[in-house]
Amino acid sequence: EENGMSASSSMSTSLLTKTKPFPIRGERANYVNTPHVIVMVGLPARGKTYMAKKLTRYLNWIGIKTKVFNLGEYRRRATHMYKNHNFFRSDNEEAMALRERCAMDALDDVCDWLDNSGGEVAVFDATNTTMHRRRLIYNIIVEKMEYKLFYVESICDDPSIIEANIREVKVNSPDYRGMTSEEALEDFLQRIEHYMEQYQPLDEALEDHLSFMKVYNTGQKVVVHKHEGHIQARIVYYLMNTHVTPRTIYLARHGESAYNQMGKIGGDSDLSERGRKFGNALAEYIKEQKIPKLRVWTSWMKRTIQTAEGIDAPQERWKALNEIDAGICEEMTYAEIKTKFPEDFAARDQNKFSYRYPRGESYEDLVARLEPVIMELERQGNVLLIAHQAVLRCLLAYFLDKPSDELAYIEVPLHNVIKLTPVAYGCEVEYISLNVECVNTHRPRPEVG
Ligand SMILES: O=c1[nH]cnc2c1c(-c1ccc(Cl)cc1)cn2-c1ccccc1
Ligand SMILES: O=P(O)(O)OC[C@H]1O[C@](O)(CO)[C@@H](O)[C@@H]1O
Repeated sequence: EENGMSASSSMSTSLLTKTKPFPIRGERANYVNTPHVIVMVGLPARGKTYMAKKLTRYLNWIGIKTKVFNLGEYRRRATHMYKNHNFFRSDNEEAMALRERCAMDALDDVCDWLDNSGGEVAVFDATNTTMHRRRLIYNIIVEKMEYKLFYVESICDDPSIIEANIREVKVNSPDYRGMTSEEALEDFLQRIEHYMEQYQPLDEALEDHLSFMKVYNTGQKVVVHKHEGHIQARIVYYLMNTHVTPRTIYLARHGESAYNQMGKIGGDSDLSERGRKFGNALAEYIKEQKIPKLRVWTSWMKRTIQTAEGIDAPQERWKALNEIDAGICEEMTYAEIKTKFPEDFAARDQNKFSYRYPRGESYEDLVARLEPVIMELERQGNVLLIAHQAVLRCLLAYFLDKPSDELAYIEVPLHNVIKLTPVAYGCEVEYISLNVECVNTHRPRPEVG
């Protein structure tokens, strides 16, 4: 989106004059996590925004406050002068100056967010395809601000993947309002040509001082250079496990259980008669869907295994998919908990995400327990996952990018199939009721007293 690097790098004043109050240069206070900046590199239509958004969704879900700064959005806010690809010619001096100012504004906002908004990881989503621009970023982010810097380059020369990307996420961009898809595709390919003239891929020899990873053709091959620390290692691992092959994820709770009917939480009870009926209806529904190479995952609890028994597909049991452990409140009704442990009952409603049952778990604990399940799901194809109310709330929060203060109240009704289809930068979601009677186990957020 830029390369607007004219000879005189006119840095915005706030960065030049910005002084760190303390600690003195060369030593960052080690009482807080050092902020990280992830900087994307790559020609247009190489999946940079896809990676930036998906990585940000994952890091926020595991509890690391992360935000994307997309340079295209800064440029669109700064000007409506975009008429066609000539805007991106490197000899278009007016446009180059504007693009450079946008890049400095974005980097200014990155530093402000990390220093003053509790941000932990910023993802700078732009082409950053020249060594000159990457050196400027290094001078600001590492030398001036003493943050950790990690470059992620996406390299892709498969024309079919490039065209799919443009058709899926570029032709409807605000830049192409009023153009047909074919005109937009043609213009975008010209735009890429202008970038190619200046493109300098990350170079292990000339940029040996940088930490970076190079991803080839949507992750077929990955080269990692000097990545350092825990966050960069998680990022490398996550991006190596993700793929763009189309597939469907089906989520469902177990059928209604005896304890559901009694209003009791936890335990390991059998399905009720209606719960068994749902299991049969689910087997029927899955058969009708004719899902290629389907795999079925359940927890270790009887009610999920019994729900899956009629489904003709390979099955895996995951202890990590067991329902939230209610500790001393296991096998009680909410009324009993309110009577016997009134302080705990009140405390839970104050902050349902972080509240941990005595000798039990919180939703925050559950997210940590479910991270390996998400990582394996990212590697898989078509999966039907049969689990529990709290567990599915956590998984849905990941796929639908829900914040932690909403997570513990997401509706996950019994006797429904939730169909997730990854598209472009997110997930389509469909709730399908199989029309089998059941109790409602959802306790809504209490009115603020
Ligand atoms: O490497 C690409 N080249 C062109 N396009 C791409 C990619 C990737 C991608 C890149 C790295 C990884 Cl680890 C996974 C996917 C995703 N996409 C994409 C395709 C369609 C729509 C939106 C994004
Ligand atoms: O967090 P909430 O709303 O209590 O829901 C989680 C509860 O839902 C159930 O799966 C069914 O009631 C319980 O086993 C579990 O404790």
